[in-house]
Amino acid sequence: MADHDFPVIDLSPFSTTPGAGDAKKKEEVIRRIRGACSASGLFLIVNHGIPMAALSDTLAAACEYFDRPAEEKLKWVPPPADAASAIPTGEKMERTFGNFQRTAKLIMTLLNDALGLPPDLLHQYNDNKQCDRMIGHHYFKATADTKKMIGSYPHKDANLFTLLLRDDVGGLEFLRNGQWIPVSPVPHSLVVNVGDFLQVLSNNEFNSVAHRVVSLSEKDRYSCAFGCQIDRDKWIEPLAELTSWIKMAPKFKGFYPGEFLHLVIASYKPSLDPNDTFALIDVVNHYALPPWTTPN
Ligand SMILES: O=C(O)CCC(=O)C(=O)O
Ligand SMILES: [Fe+2]
Repeated sequence: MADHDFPVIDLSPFSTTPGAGDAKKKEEVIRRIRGACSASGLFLIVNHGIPMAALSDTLAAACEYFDRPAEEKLKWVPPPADAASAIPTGEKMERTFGNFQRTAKLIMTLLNDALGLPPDLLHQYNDNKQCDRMIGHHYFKATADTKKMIGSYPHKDANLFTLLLRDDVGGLEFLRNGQWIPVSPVPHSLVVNVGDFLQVLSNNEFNSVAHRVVSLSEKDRYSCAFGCQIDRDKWIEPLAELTSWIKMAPKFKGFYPGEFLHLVIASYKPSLDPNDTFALIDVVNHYALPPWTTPN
């Protein structure tokens, strides 16, 4: 498959079908994931194990939910009923959650191996699957005014990584060398983007990617995001397996996720201007250590 400005990685070598992928193909996938996570922090996956029908069901459920009148939505979610993001409940959402969780488990294994960590270390570190959560269904209304940003303001995700399902409208962009690069839609794909906590655990080997959603067309846009999260009481710091002194000095001091999220909320500066990178929240920098120092 041709690469765009970001890799589109075929996970079929890891399919559970017997004989799906030989060791060489698996190694190649891991090599590409490592490259993507250390360069932009974002890649797309196809043949990720979620059936196509389930992907379209999920987007249809988003459409169905956002189409409802406000009074009906309030039966499903807390106010405000006109929010651009929501986490509706129900059978379809539970199926979606289960599907995302299975794929997230595979991604975690691949990220572990891409970092060269001992087998299963990330799973052992983050074994509480109850922390995983739907970030939500997003609905960005159509607008012909492309100067007006109606999607998500520039941000990074405060988690390990995000799995994102989008429709074919486009509008997602990520920041590379000061430039916003569009992540054009690829049928049946999911976006995987590295979050802040993985950047810290990986001691900057992997990059938490800044992204935003801008309005590009006159078509309504739907997406659905799942966050691989960490226990609130888990101490986050560069993994000792990567920082034992022979290897590399820690580049961040440690913190609890709750404290980090508090800072994210405190520094939140919503902006409607798509070019307004000042609104970008970069809390990770707050924990960065100057080169060659050790944490207290
Ligand atoms: O809808 C999108 O494309 C992006 C959503 C997003 O960035 C998020 O949920 O964190
Ligand atoms: Fe995001």
